[in-house]
Amino acid sequence: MTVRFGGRTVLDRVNIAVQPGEVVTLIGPNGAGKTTLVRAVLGLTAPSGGRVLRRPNLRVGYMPQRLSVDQTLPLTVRRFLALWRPVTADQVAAALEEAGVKRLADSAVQTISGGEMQRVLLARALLGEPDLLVLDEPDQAVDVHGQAELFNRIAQVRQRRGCGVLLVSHDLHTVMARTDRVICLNAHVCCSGRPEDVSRHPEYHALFGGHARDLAVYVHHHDHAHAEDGKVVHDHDGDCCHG
Ligand SMILES: Nc1ncnc2c1ncn2[C@@H]1O[C@H](COP(=O)(O)OP(=O)(O)OP(=O)(O)O)[C@@H](O)[C@H]1O
Repeated sequence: MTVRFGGRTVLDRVNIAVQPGEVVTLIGPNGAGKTTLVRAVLGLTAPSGGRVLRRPNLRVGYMPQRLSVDQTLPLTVRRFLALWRPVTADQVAAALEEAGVKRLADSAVQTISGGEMQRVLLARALLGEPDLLVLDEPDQAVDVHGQAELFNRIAQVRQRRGCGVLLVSHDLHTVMARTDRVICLNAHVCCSGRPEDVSRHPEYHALFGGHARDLAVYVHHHDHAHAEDGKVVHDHDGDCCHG
């Protein structure tokens, strides 16, 4: 799939797949096209070239980076979760329990923390009984302990439901530990593979700075670079990382 905005190629012939029961994580620097790819998977952005193939009747649960809530509306978490689809009290309770925040059911959404809101948004995604769970930076508002807990939850959800999980993350350490497959995006797929196949590489460190420390990356020879407009330039002989 290719996505262009104006004359600029933001995604360049990206080809990825997520299988049932598989956790796939997209990593890449700011502006690499991660959210654009997620939006295309969700059907919110139309590809300029190529297409997104979904299994017939695929149910997709989406947990956005954030969701703004009217601060003036008195709204409990329980009522918030019933805004999008008809749900029973038991379904809401079960989804909150699965997301690890059952205790928040009667809290006002305006008063819960950013990390707690992420969990509520996870519960919201689970209420749709997803075959594919798409999580855009689920660890964004969460501290280190919370991140580990959140990724445990995601692993449990995957195991219990057998759904595929596609997530965007900047937390490379957690990603490497909790993901079946990592896809490193920089307009094109420049890195992909199982985390355990990954070994250290300077190009990877250059891409992610200090965060890449202690991460393993394997290397292939990369025959192109990218111009400002995202176009591939074929005279580059630098290495690229696959992981
Ligand atoms: N609707 C749009 N119109 C024009 N340009 C866009 C649009 N959406 C995204 N872009 C541009 O496409 C590029 C990729 O954006 P995207 O949000 O997909 O990156 P990202 O990898 O998710 O970044 P981040 O890590 O900062 O969230 C950016 O340069 C962005 O400005």
